[in-house]
Amino acid sequence: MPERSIVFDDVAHSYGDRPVLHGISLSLTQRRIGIVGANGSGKSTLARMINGLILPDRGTVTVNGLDVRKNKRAVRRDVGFIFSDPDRQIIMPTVAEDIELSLSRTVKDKAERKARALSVLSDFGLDAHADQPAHQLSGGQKQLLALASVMVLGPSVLVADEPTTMLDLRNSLMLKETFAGLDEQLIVLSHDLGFLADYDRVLVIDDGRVAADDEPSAALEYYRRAMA
Ligand SMILES: Nc1ncnc2c1ncn2[C@@H]1O[C@H](COP(=O)(O)OP(=O)(O)OP(=O)(O)O)[C@@H](O)[C@H]1O
Repeated sequence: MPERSIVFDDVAHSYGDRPVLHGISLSLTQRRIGIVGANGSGKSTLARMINGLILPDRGTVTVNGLDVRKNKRAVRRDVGFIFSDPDRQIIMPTVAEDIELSLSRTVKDKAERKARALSVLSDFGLDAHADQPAHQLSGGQKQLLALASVMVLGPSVLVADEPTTMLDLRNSLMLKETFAGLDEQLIVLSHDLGFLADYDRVLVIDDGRVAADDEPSAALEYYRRAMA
């Protein structure tokens, strides 16, 4: 088995009696993978299966050798997830406290939590804002904070569901650069095709199936044509 692998084996899912994924099989081993598709095509459902937020009705999802259904806790630790709206993820009043909360389960010592929080804030260029109320950050800074509070836990995979939706061009470019500097495996859902242009692989989802699976320029060209 490759060092890094997310494997979908004949995965199907329905909401009530409405099928949204139809027997998807995929082996995701590349470092940076983009997922595109029309609204409602099933991308978020697929992405949420990688950390067990949604379990398949049929088939299995395996992350680095662990079946998500059987190892939910371990997989949650290994797969960080960020949403398009960082306000959903930011809970604590100050920026540093938000990161410290993330660490509360794994780091028992308060002083160490604080030190680790400051260190990760510095990695993401937010150290000057440590004691500021989190709600005073800009949209881009909030997205970086959400990312920092996930990355501080040391996941080996990061899944981001439309992370640039709330961001202007400048913040979106900043996030792109930040993602480019991460060593972890990245799975990014985006309607911003430029964001995925230099990824290793792009999947096009259409009506719950993988319609194209290629290097970015070919996959995105397929997608543009399909949408035209
Ligand atoms: N919790 C839910 N209950 C019922 N139906 C749902 C639920 N979540 C999603 N759906 C439906 O399942 C289909 C796939 O949704 P999903 O969110 O996976 O699509 P998506 O490709 O991520 O869409 P978007 O680009 O709009 O975010 C949609 O038709 C959606 O309405």
